[in-house]
Amino acid sequence: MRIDVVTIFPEYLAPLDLSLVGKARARGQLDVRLHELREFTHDIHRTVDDTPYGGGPGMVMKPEPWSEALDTVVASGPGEGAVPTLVVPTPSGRPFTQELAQQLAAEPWLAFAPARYEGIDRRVIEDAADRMPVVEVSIGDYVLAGGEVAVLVIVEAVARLLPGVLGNAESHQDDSFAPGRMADLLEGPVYTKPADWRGREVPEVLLSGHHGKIARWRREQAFARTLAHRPDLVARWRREEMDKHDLKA
Ligand SMILES: NC(=S)c1ccno1
Repeated sequence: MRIDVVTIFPEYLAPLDLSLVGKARARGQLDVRLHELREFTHDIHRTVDDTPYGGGPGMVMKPEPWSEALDTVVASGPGEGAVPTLVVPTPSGRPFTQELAQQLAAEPWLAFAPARYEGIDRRVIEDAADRMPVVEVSIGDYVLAGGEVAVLVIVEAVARLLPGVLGNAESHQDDSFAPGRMADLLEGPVYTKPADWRGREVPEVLLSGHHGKIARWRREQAFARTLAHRPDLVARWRREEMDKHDLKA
């Protein structure tokens, strides 16, 4: 997978050199390219923002530098009409979920447009959507100073799903929200040695070696945790089960 990020703060993306993503880059599984937005300005002050039409607080990111930057990204691609999926982190985007992470992990090329200030001139997104898929994504119902942190979150969540990035021992199949048997379930508690720590013992079933009982215990724990922390997911699952069996509420 190739990942391009256009940003006024490339240093914010330094963590992409570390840990799981850093190792994937070193192994050639990820090709991450950063582009400094100010390189696409042409005034002495390297201006990337201006006051909003219609008034209001803050500044809006100008369309020209963004369009030049995105044009450069696309032009540097493999050609033959290949374009990236443009991911725009924004509080007004669709929720970023494990399912969306799986969808993005299936793409060969992602480009990220993290905004600063009050956001990017809307025409940049509209112009991009004429040439490539655009996904506006929110990592949560809160506002950050800029989208770079969201890029780190999304890239890590996507990168760990790429084949070969996680070792077998770190399989993502039992992650919270992972498609299949963990869909809509939160992960339950985990334990490691010592079996007795500060008088707190590991649940006996985990020491039993009985895989069937262990799997059932883990699902019960996941369900209990989901019920406690995300009753909305349990309600959705119940509705889907009832619809499946055409049961009336
Ligand atoms: N919640 C998200 S994705 C965001 C981006 C910028 N500020 O908040």
